Amino acid sequence: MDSTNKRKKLITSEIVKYALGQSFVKLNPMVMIKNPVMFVVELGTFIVLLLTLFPSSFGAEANFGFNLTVFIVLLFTVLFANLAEAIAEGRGKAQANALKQTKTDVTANKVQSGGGVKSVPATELRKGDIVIVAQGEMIPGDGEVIAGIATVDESAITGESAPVMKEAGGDFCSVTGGTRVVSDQIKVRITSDPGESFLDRMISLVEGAKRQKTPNEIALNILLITLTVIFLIVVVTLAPIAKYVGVNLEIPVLISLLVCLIPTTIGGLLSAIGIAGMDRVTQFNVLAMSGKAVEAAGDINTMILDKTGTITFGNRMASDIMPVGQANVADVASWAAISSIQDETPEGRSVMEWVRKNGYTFDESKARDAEFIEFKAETRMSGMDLKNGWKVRKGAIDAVKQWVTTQGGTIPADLTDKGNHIASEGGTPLAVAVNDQMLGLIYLKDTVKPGMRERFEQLRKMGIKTIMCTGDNPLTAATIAREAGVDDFIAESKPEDKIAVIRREQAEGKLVAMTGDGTNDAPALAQADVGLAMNSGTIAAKEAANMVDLDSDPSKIIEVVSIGKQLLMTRGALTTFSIANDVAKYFAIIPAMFMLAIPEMHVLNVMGLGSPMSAILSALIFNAVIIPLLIPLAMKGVAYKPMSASKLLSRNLVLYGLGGVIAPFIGIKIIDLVVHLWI
Ligand SMILES: Nc1ncnc2c1ncn2[C@@H]1O[C@H](COP(=O)(O)OP(=O)(O)OP(=O)(O)O)[C@@H](O)[C@H]1O
Ligand SMILES: [K+]
Ligand SMILES: [Mg+2]
Repeated sequence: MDSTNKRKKLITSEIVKYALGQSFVKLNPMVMIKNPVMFVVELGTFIVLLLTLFPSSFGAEANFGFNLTVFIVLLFTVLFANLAEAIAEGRGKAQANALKQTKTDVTANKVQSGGGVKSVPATELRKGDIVIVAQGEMIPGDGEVIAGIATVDESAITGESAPVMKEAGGDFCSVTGGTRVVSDQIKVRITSDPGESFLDRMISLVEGAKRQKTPNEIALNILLITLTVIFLIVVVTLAPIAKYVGVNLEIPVLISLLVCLIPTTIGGLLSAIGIAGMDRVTQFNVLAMSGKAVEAAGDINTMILDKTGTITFGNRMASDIMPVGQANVADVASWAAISSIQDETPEGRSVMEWVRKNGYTFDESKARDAEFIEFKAETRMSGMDLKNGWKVRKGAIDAVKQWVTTQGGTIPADLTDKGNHIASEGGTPLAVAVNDQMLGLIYLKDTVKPGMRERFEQLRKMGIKTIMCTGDNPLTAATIAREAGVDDFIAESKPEDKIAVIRREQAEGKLVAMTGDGTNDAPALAQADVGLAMNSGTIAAKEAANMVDLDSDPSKIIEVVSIGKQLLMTRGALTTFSIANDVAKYFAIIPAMFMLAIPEMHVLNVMGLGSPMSAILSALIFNAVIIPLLIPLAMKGVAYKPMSASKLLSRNLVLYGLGGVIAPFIGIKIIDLVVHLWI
């Protein structure tokens, strides 16, 4: 996939530079309070600082060196947590800056109500204004092409250098402000007011300006706060108990204990994990409107995919024309051509091409002043109503059959067999008819994209059911479904059927993902838990969806789901690791604290740490450095292999739970060996 090449280095020196500065900016308690676990650490840091500077004010005997060290380690704990978040934000900020540069001053050729054209700054354009954009000019705002056809360089937004075709009518009419017309000229109706454009939205998205905590994050945060409060109570009540048995616990020691016990690792990395997850989606050239959408992608049970263009390449090409009944090929070819003269769909264009290439002719004058019957997913036909009263249609066999029958025609006996033959090869048969006469069939060929079977196999391993929804006939659908390896398919489906499937699945408590690009996909995109719209698609589709794929590759939904799963797993793994870690630290610190007064506690010093002081400092240092050590993992996400949720859970519990218990024992021991030399 070409997007992998575009992926930039995870952490650059610029990002680190930005993040280092931000780590201090974020020390502001008003900012810190949003992260309650780290806020408690910051508060502790402040108290230890006071104790270091004014030891007498607390009436305690001071150990200046120890207190100062604790203060420094605590300060770094907070800074490291800030650093994690700032690094995760850094890439988005850099990308936002690059995007802002494309928002330079553009002038627009606005069509006046009188008909003339006037040059105005793009910032003055409002919804509904009409502009003309010629070759080499920048499109001044989001809009829809209402006249003309042009190729547009969208690289400023998509990073993709190959220009894309934009034309009036249909699913490829939407254009984005900040992109450039490279050939021809188009007339565009502006669809967004200043400040509300796609580019504006994109900037605020990658910048994370409107980032809100997702429901999952909020739930986890509540758990972390609860743990923090519990340990706060434990530590506060520990002092009098200790005093009772003759141990005098200093405040810096108690604060150290508290910080080691509360979930600082996950508390420090939590928001970085969320931001990095969204960023991974962005680097994949998919814009997620919210973190919630990315998380929902990780929990998807059912995926709805359409056939043409998602599972297959979608450039269905006429590859043969065959007559039925008494008709001959030349007849079918010429009427197929007449029905397609104005049909600008890939199918329609390919019919014209086939007829020309194979040397058949047709009487173009017949189509003069004819009324064009545009293809619609509802009718599944297209054609012409000629001036002489004749009607020509091409379309799905059952639709054309019905059309012919209602006009009193009969259906030639060989139609079904010939149609089935095409369908059983995975092709799409289009029937061609004039008035009450069924003439023949067009064989539209399409190919399943390579690697689909493997991808669906992966999805199955993740426990995701795939349903292919297609407007095509059941036999073609069955053939393609078998070839691609989807779990289920729905043939002859109209746009509203997609919504029905989504609702049915959701009623069973499942989360559903789907992709789409047309205006008629918009309701289904909005209904789905994850709706991925194509950037090439209509504005309605893009507004209804909660994700937009800038590369317009519908099969990318599969990767988006993987990224979502990875995000949820990373968060789960690091939470497990963090809490397991804290448990282990408990065994390092508690024996050390009591060892001085109660020599018998020595048997609990299983780690054989140098001295009580060095034990506490080592645990505290480990607690601090584990945060930056885990930043790369939080950013990259834990390695992910497709497997069932229960298998994953047990695997991760062993890996990160057990690892979380063992790591601090080793880490603290090593740090203690060094620290002990100093104390
Ligand atoms: N330009 C056209 N003119 C006439 N009939 C068409 C044209 N394009 C498609 N059809 C017929 O209409 C049917 C439905 O088309 P539609 O676009 O709704 O679904 P599809 O493209 O077959 O499937 P998918 O939903 O997977 O994209 C097609 O299977 C085909 O038989
Ligand atoms: K901790
Ligand atoms: Mg289609």
